[in-house]
Amino acid sequence: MAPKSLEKSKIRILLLEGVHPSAVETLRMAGYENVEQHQKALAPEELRQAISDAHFVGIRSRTQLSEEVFDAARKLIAVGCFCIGTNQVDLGAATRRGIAVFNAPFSNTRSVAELVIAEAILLLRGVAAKNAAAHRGEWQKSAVDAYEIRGKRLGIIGYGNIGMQLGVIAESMGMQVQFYDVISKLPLGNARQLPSLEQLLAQSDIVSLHVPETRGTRNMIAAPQLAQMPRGSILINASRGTVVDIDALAQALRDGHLGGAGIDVFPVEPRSNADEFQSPLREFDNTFLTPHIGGSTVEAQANIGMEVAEKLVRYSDNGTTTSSVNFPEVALPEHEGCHRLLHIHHNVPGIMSAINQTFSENNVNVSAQFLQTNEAVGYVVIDVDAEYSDVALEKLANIDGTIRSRVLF
Ligand SMILES: NC(=O)C1=CN([C@@H]2O[C@H](COP(=O)(O)OP(=O)(O)OC[C@H]3O[C@@H](n4cnc5c(N)ncnc54)[C@H](O)[C@@H]3O)[C@@H](O)[C@H]2O)C=CC1
Ligand SMILES: O=C(O)CCC(=O)C(=O)O
Repeated sequence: MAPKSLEKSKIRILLLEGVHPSAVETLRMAGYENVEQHQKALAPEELRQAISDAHFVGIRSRTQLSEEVFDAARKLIAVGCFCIGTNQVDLGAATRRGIAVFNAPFSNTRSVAELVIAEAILLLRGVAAKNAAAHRGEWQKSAVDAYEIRGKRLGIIGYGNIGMQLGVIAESMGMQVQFYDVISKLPLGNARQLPSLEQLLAQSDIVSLHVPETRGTRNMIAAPQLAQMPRGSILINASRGTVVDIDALAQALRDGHLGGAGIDVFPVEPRSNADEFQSPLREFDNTFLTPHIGGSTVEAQANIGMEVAEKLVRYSDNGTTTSSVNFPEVALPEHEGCHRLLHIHHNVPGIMSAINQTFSENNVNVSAQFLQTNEAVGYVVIDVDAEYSDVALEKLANIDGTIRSRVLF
């Protein structure tokens, strides 16, 4: 027998890593009450257990959703990343299982940009080191190597949503902004795009990283790149820990080649606040080491909670996939008065004709059809009269190439 539309009370939602209460509120307002919350990331075995009967899961940057975890998540319909980065999710594994993944591409960008500006000012003034010394009882009143940010060159690597905002704020404070990006970008204000990473590194007083974690960004700042930066310059990384070779950075600080660093993300981060933070950078006074809090402000978290929960609700209620990171995007109207069939399939030739043939052979009256595809999957949504939905769903589920199908009442 084909599966039926799930009652909301039976839809189980698992929220991890202290997702903001605004998410729970948004879900409750939409009728989703069955929400289990955890304040931290779960250990692998606990995660597999907890996710095994969840229909939706909400995570932040710490929870790794690997192929093995998806294997355990038999009922999972969608993942909400309550953050920007989705590198912690095996997107291929999710797509192969017909699991849609959503994120919040904008809500915490301002928070990251503000942290970077604050660190740039304080590091150029030598405040990190002077503050650490004062805590030990040392009084380091001196203007040596203490600079204003006005007129200094800020080099932004990755001129996306965060990089652009950072550039605008920095320019309003009198900095000269330049950036390096793998694609050509429209510079805002007086910012300049430089043609190579080497040039950006060699010509910046402060370098700030705002790239995603990809194969191309892994260790993009290692010993050779650090050597290209001017003596006394500053490195800030609030992107992903894998982007900077942390041992090479420690060496550049030890040698006095860099004047300081602001590091918010690390190759290995503690799973919870109860675990010890270990890093070769702990010995350096002239660094800000922050516990991956670039996006952790009350404003950002409250907005992210609402934004991602709304995306999950829309997908669950009517199949809309707008701004999914792995699914074809379809913005769907309401489907009052009819049943809505959702069919996710491998994007191979012949499937749409098989679907249409099934409908005509079974005299199913279709009132609306929406189709969108990406390289991997096709997503077709078909509104039919209620009387046809059982038989149509069963037939759809049996079409070769089907990944999954469900019905919404
Ligand atoms: N520390 C924290 O709490 C937070 C960290 N992040 C991290 O910041 C990253 C950037 O965020 P957004 O600006 O919103 O992303 P975005 O996608 O808007 O911008 C990323 C930019 O990097 C560029 N890029 C990609 N690969 C590159 C390469 N190899 N070299 C140079 N440029 C490259 C892209 O073309 C794009 O312009 C996220 O992927 C996330 O990992 C985001 C939010 C909070
Ligand atoms: O706040 C978080 O947990 C992660 C923030 C982040 O790194 C992101 O949005 O990509």
